[in-house]
Amino acid sequence: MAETTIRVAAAAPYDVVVGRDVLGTLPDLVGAEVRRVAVVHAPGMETWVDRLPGLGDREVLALALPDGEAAKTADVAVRVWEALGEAGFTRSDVVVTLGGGATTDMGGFIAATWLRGVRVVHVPTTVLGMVDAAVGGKTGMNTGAGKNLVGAFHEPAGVLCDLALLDTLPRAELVSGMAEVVKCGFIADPTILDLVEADPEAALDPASPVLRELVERAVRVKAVVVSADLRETGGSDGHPGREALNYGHTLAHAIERATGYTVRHGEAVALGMVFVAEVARRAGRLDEATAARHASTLALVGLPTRWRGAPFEELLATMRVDKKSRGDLLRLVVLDALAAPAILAGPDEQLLREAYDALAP
Ligand SMILES: NC(=O)c1ccc[n+]([C@@H]2O[C@H](COP(=O)([O-])OP(=O)(O)OC[C@H]3O[C@@H](n4cnc5c(N)ncnc54)[C@H](O)[C@@H]3O)[C@@H](O)[C@H]2O)c1
Ligand SMILES: O=C(O)C(=O)C[C@@H](O)[C@H](O)[C@H](O)COP(=O)(O)O
Ligand SMILES: [Zn+2]
Repeated sequence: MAETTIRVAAAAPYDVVVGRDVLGTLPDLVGAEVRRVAVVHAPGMETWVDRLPGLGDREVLALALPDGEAAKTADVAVRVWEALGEAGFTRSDVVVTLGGGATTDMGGFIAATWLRGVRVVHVPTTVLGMVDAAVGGKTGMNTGAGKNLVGAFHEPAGVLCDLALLDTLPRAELVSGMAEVVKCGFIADPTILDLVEADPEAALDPASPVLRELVERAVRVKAVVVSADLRETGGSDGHPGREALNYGHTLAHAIERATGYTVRHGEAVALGMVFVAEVARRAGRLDEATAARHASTLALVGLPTRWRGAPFEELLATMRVDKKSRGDLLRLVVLDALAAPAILAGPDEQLLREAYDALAP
């Protein structure tokens, strides 16, 4: 099947290409005249770097990151900056990222900060990276205070989502990525929910046309939302703009921090969506059936929907330093209905506690 191209309307518009074996345009995206390329990649992908098309006649600097969230630290950033310095990496050179969302986040951050910004092309290798992390220009890393608290907006020159790269992805990672896909279903495209519910196994099969359609639909949701609000400055007509993509993330990031990042991002987002749907239901904003659909749909693909791994007070303290907060005002993305995201500012603390209690197994 031919590849699908989805445009993101950034200041310099770029394309997200989805399909099998779609890496052929990598040399064009890097630029024919570019002589030096740093491939920032997830560990164990050295042979994949060698097989990237069109880099053979260039100087390739392969930089392996630690795995998962261990890649997103200040120490790692310093190590990569030093390596670029030693290689004499200049503004006419290009970063290519190859890996999951942790790699595209950190590789993107390196590209955003080295020499105040060099060109970057993302080649995501997880579902989550393809539908979310590699698209939209958010880059960053974690600090002791929390998740993604340091970062920069830095749009890629292009994103190549080669579904063939998912053939080796462990099932738990396919499942985790499905959380961000389902998120797009709830905030914007309910057909995604229908597809997942109709055939959850196909949704997790990289060779299936269902997974391909889900990836394309989720990328379209993300492309439309970020194109309208690139820097998360706000939406219009009551739509929260880019903050809508943070649905479920306020509690998710607190869970990730509280567990030392042993809960996968997608798993935490699943729990965060179940929690915030219950918040909206208790606040009288979301109907019972749509709220209940969160846990039922997420469970169909094997995502967690019950959790009690940390005290509420600890999670609340972390939620308060979420990027959506304004001063002392905690702000959550909620749904008023399917595909109708909104902001709930200053939620009642007791209501949050009760919704968290309802998350317990
Ligand atoms: N910038 C954004 O807009 C944005 C959006 C969503 C998530 N994120 C970030 O993305 C990160 C999560 O990304 P993730 O779920 O891809 O996790 P990840 O990058 O940690 O990858 C998950 C695991 O899969 C392995 N892996 C990756 N590709 C593989 C492949 N093709 N075959 C076999 N193994 C493979 C990795 O080595 C890792 O162990 C989080 O840090 C999250 O905050 C960022
Ligand atoms: O792109 C966005 O905007 C998102 O919120 C997408 C999220 O899925 C993603 O996890 C993002 O990194 C969270 O952003 P943050 O600003 O809360 O760190
Ligand atoms: Zn996310």
